[in-house]
Amino acid sequence: MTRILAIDQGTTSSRALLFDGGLRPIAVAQEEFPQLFPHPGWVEHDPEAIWSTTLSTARRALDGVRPGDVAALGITNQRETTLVWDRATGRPIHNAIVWQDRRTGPLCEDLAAEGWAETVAEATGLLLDPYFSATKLAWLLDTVEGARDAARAGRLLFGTVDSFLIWRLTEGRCHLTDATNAARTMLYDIRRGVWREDLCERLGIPLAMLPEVRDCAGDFGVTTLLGGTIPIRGVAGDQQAATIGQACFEPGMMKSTYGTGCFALLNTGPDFVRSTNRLLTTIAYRLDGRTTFALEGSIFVAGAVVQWLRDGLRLIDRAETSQTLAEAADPEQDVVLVPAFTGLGAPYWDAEARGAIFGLTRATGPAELARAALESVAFQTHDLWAAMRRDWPGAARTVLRVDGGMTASDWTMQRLADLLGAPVDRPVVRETTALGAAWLAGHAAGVVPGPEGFARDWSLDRRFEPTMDEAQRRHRLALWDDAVRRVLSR
Ligand SMILES: Nc1ncnc2c1ncn2[C@@H]1O[C@H](COP(=O)(O)OP(=O)(O)O)[C@@H](O)[C@H]1O
Ligand SMILES: O=P(O)(O)OC[C@H](O)CO
Repeated sequence: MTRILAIDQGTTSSRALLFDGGLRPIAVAQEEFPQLFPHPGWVEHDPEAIWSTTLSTARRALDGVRPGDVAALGITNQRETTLVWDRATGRPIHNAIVWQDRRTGPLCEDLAAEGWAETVAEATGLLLDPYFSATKLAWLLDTVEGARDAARAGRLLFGTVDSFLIWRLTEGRCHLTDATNAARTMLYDIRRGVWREDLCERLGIPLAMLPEVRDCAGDFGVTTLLGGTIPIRGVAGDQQAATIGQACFEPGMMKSTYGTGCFALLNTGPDFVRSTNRLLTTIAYRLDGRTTFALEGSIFVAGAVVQWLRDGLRLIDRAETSQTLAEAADPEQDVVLVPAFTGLGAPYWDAEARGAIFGLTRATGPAELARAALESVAFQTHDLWAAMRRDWPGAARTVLRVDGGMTASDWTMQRLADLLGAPVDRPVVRETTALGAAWLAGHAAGVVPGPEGFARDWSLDRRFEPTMDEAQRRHRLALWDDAVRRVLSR
């Protein structure tokens, strides 16, 4: 009986899913772990919490399974989050600095003033921003006592979460990462497939502390910590794994994942497309040495706006209720909410923007606020979609595939199709992140169909067709554009 284990180490929880040979999920375990906020704008994780929740969820998902049945393990992970550990002891020198952490803003400004933005964009496809690992790693080396010297002496190793987990799972035998995670460090030349020496030199990062970069499906060592000997055969950052899990293997295919935030990736095939609309260029996946690129747009607040309705405003007691309220909203009221709680992501990248609600009248109530909250997610996706179409004509024929917790809301998915003026497809298996990691591992182990077969097996739960008339669509998009213009800080 073939089984494939997927570890999905996310920002707020670690999950493990066991799949059968037909890539159907058969067991799942999940554990949350603490978010640490030592200063405003700083976000850290305890590496031991990342490790212990990963190990215990993996063991729980494997409960009752003979280790010999597990053909392969795939790892997918929160991206950019940065760890440095001691090569000899495996002990991290500091908490992990999480992707959301903004502490290296000043260093990014210095780099911009020195003219590095063009090199960063051209080589790494990214924007010069604290989001990515490079400046977080430099901060650790600058701040932790003795770290620079220890790094120079070859005693410290850097890794994103995948790399750290591989090191721990293989008990210090493998210091590896995959091309998609490397692509998020801001140190990796995504076209040439090499670490960028000039950026490392500027930031004082010894090349020897960086992991070796492999294809997403390949040999990442073996672990004996899960009850038997299990080969690690697949690795990808979580948004890239979702792109794979959605079988977006053809240029022009696009997926959008709606969790706390939202991340949209558009497959651009072998083309490195340089965005003129502040989207990121990244590696979608690298298989058999061939790189497939993507354009990526990130929205910071998607499902989080529903959490805010529930925990902040206490308008609802469960996320599901947001839809019931939205359906009851007065269609005559043009209430628009811009959820710029922590600034706005792509394509605006305005860290100083803050949220606002427009169009309130005496008649506005919880229903109109709930509708505005859900609709804000659709409006933001429209902005990413429009930017992608401007950047790359191949996006014109795209049908959007969606996944993540918020896609349970039919109302939101319908509004999304309406505002895009294009169909939105929701798959049967919505655990696409873990599915992508499982497919990569199974592919390397030769126990699952190749990309074409896997794409054929992808099955639709529901297609949302646009039904809003064009005048209404234009009216609503104009309201949103006006609202965004009014919250931007510059
Ligand atoms: N029925 C629903 N309607 C609207 N939002 C929902 C619904 N169910 C879940 N959500 C939102 O989806 C998010 C959880 O999705 P998930 O994919 O588990 O996210 P993450 O991996 O970021 O924790 C939460 O922010 C929640 O508010
Ligand atoms: O862990 P998630 O699902 O919040 O995803 C985080 C992203 O990978 C950050 O870039």
